[in-house]
Amino acid sequence: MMPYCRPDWPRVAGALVMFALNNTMALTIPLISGLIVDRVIVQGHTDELTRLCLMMVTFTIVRAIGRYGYTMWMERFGQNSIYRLVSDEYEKLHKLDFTYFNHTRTGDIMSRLTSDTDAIRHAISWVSYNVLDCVVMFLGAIIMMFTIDWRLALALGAVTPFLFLLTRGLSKHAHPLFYAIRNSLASLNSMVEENIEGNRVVKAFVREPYETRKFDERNDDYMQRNMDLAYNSRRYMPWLDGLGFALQLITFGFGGLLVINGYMTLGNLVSFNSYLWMIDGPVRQSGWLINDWQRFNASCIKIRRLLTEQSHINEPQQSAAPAAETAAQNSVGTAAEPAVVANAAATDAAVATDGTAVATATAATANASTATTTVAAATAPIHGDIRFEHVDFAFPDDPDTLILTDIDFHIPAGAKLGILGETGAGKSTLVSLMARFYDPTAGRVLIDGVDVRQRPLAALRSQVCIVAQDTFLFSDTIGGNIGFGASEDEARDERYIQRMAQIAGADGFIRSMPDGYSTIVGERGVGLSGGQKQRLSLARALADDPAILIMDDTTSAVDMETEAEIQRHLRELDGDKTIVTIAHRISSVKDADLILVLEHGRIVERGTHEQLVAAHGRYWQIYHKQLGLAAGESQGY
Ligand SMILES: Nc1ncnc2c1ncn2[C@@H]1O[C@H](COP(=O)(O)OP(=O)(O)OP(=O)(O)O)[C@@H](O)[C@H]1O
Repeated sequence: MMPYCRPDWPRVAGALVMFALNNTMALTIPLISGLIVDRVIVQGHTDELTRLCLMMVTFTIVRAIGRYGYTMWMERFGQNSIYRLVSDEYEKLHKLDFTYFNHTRTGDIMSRLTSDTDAIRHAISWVSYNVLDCVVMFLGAIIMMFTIDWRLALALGAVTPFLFLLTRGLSKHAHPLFYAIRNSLASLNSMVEENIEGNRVVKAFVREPYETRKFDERNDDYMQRNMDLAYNSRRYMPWLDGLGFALQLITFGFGGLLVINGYMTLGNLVSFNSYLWMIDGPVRQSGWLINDWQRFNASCIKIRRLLTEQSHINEPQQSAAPAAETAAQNSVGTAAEPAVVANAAATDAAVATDGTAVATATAATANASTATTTVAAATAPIHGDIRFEHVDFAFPDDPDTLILTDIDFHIPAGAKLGILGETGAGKSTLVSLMARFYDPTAGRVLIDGVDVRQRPLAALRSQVCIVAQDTFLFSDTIGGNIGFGASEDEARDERYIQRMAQIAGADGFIRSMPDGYSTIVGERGVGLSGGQKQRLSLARALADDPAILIMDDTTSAVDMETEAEIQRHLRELDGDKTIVTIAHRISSVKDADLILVLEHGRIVERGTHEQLVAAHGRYWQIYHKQLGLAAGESQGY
């Protein structure tokens, strides 16, 4: 937490000053009460009453100002620190790869961003100043009590070991309980999240009672975990409360005896009793504060895990060129210095050193220039030439199962690639390697001759756009959704957005909507048909103007006529764009310059439509089947 808190240290320092002011006043006020009893009431110096009362009022006002000051500053400190923490968490989420999201429940992530961060905010502000308050008041009051009467203070001290044992026991048992509560809440959140998202499936299968039962189980578990914590508190809290009562009993019993026997004044007993109240608060509060502190620890563990999570997909090592340049500079430096060295050492040795240094400098400069060339190539705009070199791929969580085996093909910039294959053949996985959502297990994926692993991720992904099968639309206007990936100027240009919608065959249905391009589409594009959502996703990808456009079954829910129209528009669009089409329909890929037929992660056939039909292989079989269906063979013709 330190890096998140550091910028607010000056505020915390100010709060500490206010805190010191508050506590000094708090510890002084009981002494004035004692003086009023002894001087005014017992000894009859009534003239001192006004002065002492005024002092008390002033001290109380100063104390209130101090308390208000440090409370506000510490709350602000907590809010600021959490703001920085949540921003970092959110940024981290965007850096994590698909593998993380494949394994982590959305509810769990939501808990980390909401309840966990709130537990931390509560702990670093409210809990921290209350803990400090408890410790200072407790110790301060003990010191004051010893100053007033060491015998009575010593008698109270006998209770302290019990206090220590109780707080330690409470803390030890509370930690795992808070961790369990936190996990149970994450599981509950995930379930709610899944049910909201999958509510159509639940309704369609009439699984409401089953889902309610499942929810009740998790809700029950959450309640049980909280009850465990309550039981734990119930085990310790009465004893802590009892200790508070025991302290009072000792004060009035033993303290009263000391006053009666003249070892202590009545005023001192009154002051002593005020200090007792001061230690009574911390004793009673310690249990709750320990609970809060353990909640803070459990939340920190969870958030720390998120922030230290490693992505499998990382930015390329930029160090090659700078390192080589630095090496060159260092070596050049060494080469220039031998003249100085020569003054101090033998001339021969200096000449030898000079020669070696110049040679090293030359080699390092050459390395630097090669590295600079590679970096320049990696950051150059993408034209769209794609080459797969003997690529194997297995998902990181199942490294023994190859999903793609020996994928090897080349498609020049501006050409069209079609990928055909049965469900689960690995088509989507293959294209996800182009945008580096995963890295190959073996082999290389080259774009314009540069390994995708050497390209900055943002530069690569802004030029390689996948229209995924899962057509996700943001809750925004249709225009906003289409302009999502476009530059700011283009996103604001209505004509540009409309043109993209026209190419994607979406303009017609958008215009028929009551608000046209300003129509708000809900989460996941509720209110639109599957085909409409697909066309909006395509328009969004087109607006991004990528060099490589990948359409993963993008027109599967679109009728054949509209699909043919979209294809015609795409052909007219831009001859420079490399277009990769994944489809089950032959009609979607038959115009491609290269068609790959995939089976069980391997390319089993490749060629143009004509070549593949002539080959009478797997493609031909599919073609025949689909042609038959289209021609009405299935109806017996
Ligand atoms: N995250 C994952 N972890 C492990 N295996 C996965 C993962 N995602 C997909 N797979 C497996 O990889 C294989 C290829 O999946 P992929 O989605 O690439 O197939 P596809 O050819 O695109 O199928 P479809 O035509 O149905 O979209 C499948 O067997 C699938 O079960």
